[in-house]
Amino acid sequence: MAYEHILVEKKGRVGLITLNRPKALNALCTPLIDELGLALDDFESNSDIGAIVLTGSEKAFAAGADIKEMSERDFIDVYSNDFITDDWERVAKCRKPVIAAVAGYALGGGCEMAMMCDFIIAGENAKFGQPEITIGTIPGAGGTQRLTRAVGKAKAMEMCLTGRIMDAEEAERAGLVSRIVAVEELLNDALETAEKIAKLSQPVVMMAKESVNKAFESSLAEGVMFERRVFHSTFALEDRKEGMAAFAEKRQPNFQNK
Ligand SMILES: CC(C)=CC(=O)SCCNC(=O)CCNC(=O)[C@H](O)C(C)(C)COP(=O)(O)OP(=O)(O)OC[C@H]1O[C@@H](n2cnc3c(N)ncnc32)[C@H](O)[C@@H]1OP(=O)(O)O
Repeated sequence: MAYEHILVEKKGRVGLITLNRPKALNALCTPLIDELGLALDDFESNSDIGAIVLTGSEKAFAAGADIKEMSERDFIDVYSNDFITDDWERVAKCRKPVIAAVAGYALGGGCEMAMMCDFIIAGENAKFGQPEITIGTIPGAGGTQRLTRAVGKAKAMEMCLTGRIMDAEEAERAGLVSRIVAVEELLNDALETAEKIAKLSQPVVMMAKESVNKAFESSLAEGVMFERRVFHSTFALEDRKEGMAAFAEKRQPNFQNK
């Protein structure tokens, strides 16, 4: 499949998607979102792929939704067509792990897209923000919700009300990103991290992902019970038996994804 706005590659057991609209700082236009959905569909249906990395350029992960594309739209159009559509949420709905490798600007929809991933590894020059308020609108792809859950009300409110941009160090301190690495090491680091995940038991990885995500949608008691039942279900897998046997026999496990 030929893509115009993204680059799609397989790196071992990892699917790599690079946002590729350099002249527009990877602004997320509709065709790009469509292509991203198709690439994710492909990687999800490919059993050789165990994890996905989503990245941009050194200057920009993505500078937001495409403002020029949005500027002529009116209320009845965006409301009737439910812009921003579920297509934008495709990343969040991916059952395989998705790591965002973010260098440069991750603003507006770019920040929202990064937050839809399972975790963010940031380059030292990463900048996160929800500046929609400065162009007369508000975040529309989950920013007010995911940012608040990630960094708490005070920082999220300040960022959404003023458009203030957070640098990588502040983002790490606030819990928005898991780690900061040098920009030139960012992609390799993300790919190595993804490869590590891809080598594990894929059904167990999915269960772990579902269980962590449950924390955002349930009470503590419900979440703990969900986790326990999923934990119990790992005992139905050959991979669980193999993992524990390999530990006892002091060897590397050989997972079969079943
Ligand atoms: C998801 C929802 C509901 C909403 C949104 O995401 S709204 C968008 C939120 N994002 C922003 O408001 C950021 C907009 N961009 C900027 O403020 C600046 O571009 C910058 C601070 C990220 C970088 O500034 P810099 O001076 O280094 O670069 P520019 O000359 O401004 O940009 C280069 C090139 O890219 C085009 N560009 C940048 N961002 C967008 C965008 N979000 N949509 C469309 N186009 C964008 C910019 O116009 C310029 O292209 P031209 O020279 O051809 O105009």
